[in-house]
Amino acid sequence: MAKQPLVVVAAALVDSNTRIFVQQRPPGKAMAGLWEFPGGKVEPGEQPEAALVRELREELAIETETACLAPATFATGMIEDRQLLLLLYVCRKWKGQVVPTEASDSRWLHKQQLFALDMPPADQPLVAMLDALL
Ligand SMILES: Nc1nc2c([nH]c(=O)n2[C@H]2C[C@H](O)[C@@H](COP(=O)(O)OP(=O)(O)OP(=O)(O)O)O2)c(=O)[nH]1
Repeated sequence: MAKQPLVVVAAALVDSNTRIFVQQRPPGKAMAGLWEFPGGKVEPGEQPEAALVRELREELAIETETACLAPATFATGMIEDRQLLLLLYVCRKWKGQVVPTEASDSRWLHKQQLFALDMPPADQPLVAMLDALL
């Protein structure tokens, strides 16, 4: 039987200067070295927004809430033999300083700068949509 799609949630954190946070996947993880939006896999039974609140806490040490996550766009792709459904939210409100805990590098970039980044294939349409949305 075909596997269920892998649902991944990610956030475009947007600061007061309309810069967007991106981070680099560390060695040892799939797609190491590529730049991504913070986020991760939705666990079984978990609501996507709750998963993203959890991932932002774990990866960036910030607190936000479901109401601060605006659904923005999505992308599909393949991760090995599994379909990927990547849900992107825009988040402009959170508590705390963004302190990456897992990434090997991180940057706050203007939306046009995202086009030059080496990102996973599924992220390319997300970047184009953010360019139009923000
Ligand atoms: N976080 C994130 N993942 C992305 C993006 N684009 C993209 O293709 N992915 C893929 C990479 C991974 O195969 C998957 C996310 O898995 P992950 O390994 O980051 O998730 P996780 O934090 O739950 O990690 P783990 O506990 O399984 O190690 O989605 C993106 O912009 N952000």
